[in-house]
Amino acid sequence: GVLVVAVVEAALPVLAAWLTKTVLDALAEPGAGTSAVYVPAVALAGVGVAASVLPHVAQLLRAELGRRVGLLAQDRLYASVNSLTGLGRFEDPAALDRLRLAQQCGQDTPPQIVASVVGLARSAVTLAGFSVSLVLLNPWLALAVVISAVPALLTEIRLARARVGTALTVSPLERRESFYGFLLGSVQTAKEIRLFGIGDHLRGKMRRDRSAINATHGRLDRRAALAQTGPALVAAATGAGGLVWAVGAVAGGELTLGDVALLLSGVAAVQGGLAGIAVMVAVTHQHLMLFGHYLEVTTQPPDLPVPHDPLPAGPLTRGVELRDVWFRYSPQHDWVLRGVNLTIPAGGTVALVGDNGAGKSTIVKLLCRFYDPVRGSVLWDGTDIRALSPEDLRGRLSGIFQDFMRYDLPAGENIGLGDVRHVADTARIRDAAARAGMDETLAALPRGYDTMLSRTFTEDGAGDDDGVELSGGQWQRVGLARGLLRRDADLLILDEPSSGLDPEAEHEVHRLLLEHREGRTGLLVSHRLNAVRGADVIVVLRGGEVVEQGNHDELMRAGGRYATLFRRQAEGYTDVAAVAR
Ligand SMILES: Nc1ncnc2c1ncn2[C@@H]1O[C@H](COP(=O)(O)OP(=O)(O)OP(=O)(O)O)[C@@H](O)[C@H]1O
Repeated sequence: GVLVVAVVEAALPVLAAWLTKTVLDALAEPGAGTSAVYVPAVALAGVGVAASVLPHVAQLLRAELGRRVGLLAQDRLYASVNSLTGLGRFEDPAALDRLRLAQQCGQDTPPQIVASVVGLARSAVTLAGFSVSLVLLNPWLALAVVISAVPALLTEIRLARARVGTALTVSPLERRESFYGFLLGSVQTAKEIRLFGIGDHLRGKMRRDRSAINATHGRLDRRAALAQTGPALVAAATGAGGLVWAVGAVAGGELTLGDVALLLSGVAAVQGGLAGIAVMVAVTHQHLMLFGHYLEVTTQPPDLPVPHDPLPAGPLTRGVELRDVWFRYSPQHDWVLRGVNLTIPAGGTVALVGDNGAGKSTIVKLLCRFYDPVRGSVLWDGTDIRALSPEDLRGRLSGIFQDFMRYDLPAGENIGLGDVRHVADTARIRDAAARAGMDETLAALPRGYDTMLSRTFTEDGAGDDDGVELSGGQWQRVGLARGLLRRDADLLILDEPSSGLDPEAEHEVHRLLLEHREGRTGLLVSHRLNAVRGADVIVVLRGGEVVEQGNHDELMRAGGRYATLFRRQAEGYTDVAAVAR
């Protein structure tokens, strides 16, 4: 539809110019009858009506096309982002810049390419019509007009390349600028920004980035203005030459007045058409180059190798093992894990303890296969998890991460996301919430489990503003409930599940977790050694190496790192008790 309307629209000016010439020549012809004037004049009026209606139809169709293509492009882009198995690409600045460009291109580029192609078709039709008219009036003039447009075409193509270069240069700056925008405008950051008074500091950084972006665009605009002046002068000189010739030709009786009208509109239209084609070819070229980034993201190879025919991850019967695992986040980083060996036996509970930065959360990430070990392997019942389907593997895991998500969604959905098959199963969700000690609190919210856990969004823009913000510990319980929803998980991973809880709640949660863990396999990461003393095996990690493992009594008897840390924590409580006495 867009293309058909564009072609018809493009033919109208040619038709109008010929009809104008016919009317003018009929008026200048002494013996011409009234019908010779009125028929083309009425046709001309019809063309005028069509010319005033068609742009609106074209606009309507183009907008609809833009919306549909935008939706499709965005959907494909995020389907491709979701298909990434690991986390590596989300930590790679170049990949994030490419994603940002792809987001922009996915929205803007397809409609713009369609618009350019349609514009090219329109210009081609207009140009063909007027070129024929010019050739009939003066073939040399027609040739001169065409040749005079070549410099403009070449300039525009050169500028298109420069524009793509500029887009690539400013993209990282724009990404950082949006980050500052997020910092300055979000509730999560508002407290610190006000307490430390760093708003203006961040605003200054944002301003610096925007100024650098503006300067880059400004340089390109100046270069474009300079480069475009020469070709414009050549085109103007050619047009002026044509006009001088036409005036002489009328005086010499070679051309009629109608011919001159046709010639003037013809030269302007051919020059405008050729310049338009030059710009559109260049713009299309530019958008296609940028669209390359969109295609690069949507057709990117998997970030972690997945076999063509992955093995199914069966129920855990023997256990999970890390065998001589070496890992670093990139070749530029230090080793985070150095030859780690540890086993989580099926049905048992293993606790990971150790200093900050010892590598505990990294082990959790490797177990979920967010990264692959650089050396060694992670085995699920003896099978390397690289041979398993990642979705299958993750379907058998559940738990809570140290940096668990707080979704701006209703309470029920916040928990339901733990097992999206049961996202609407209220009874199941309430059961998980109860096990995390949160059912009563959530049920008592203004809309119960339908209450938005957000002061930033309302549910589907419904306009209600009774959303609530939970306390840190309450959020942690919601996260825990999410992890407990997947009842049939073979391995429950709890990375600092109780760090934000009050002592009583912590005790209660650990009791609940022990209950839930019965007969299940669990990995518990915690700095609270009192909370892990009941684990079957406690693994002490230091500097990426396992330095001790055994149960609480064994480790205390051994008098090593664990015993030292445990006594230090216990002393803290004993001193307080002594003071109280
Ligand atoms: N995404 C990452 N990219 C680069 N380095 C990372 C990344 N994540 C963690 N590290 C580094 O790996 C090391 C181990 O981090 P990890 O989060 O596994 O420690 P942890 O034992 O869980 O610490 P904590 O007790 O503080 O939670 C740290 O030195 C950290 O800086």
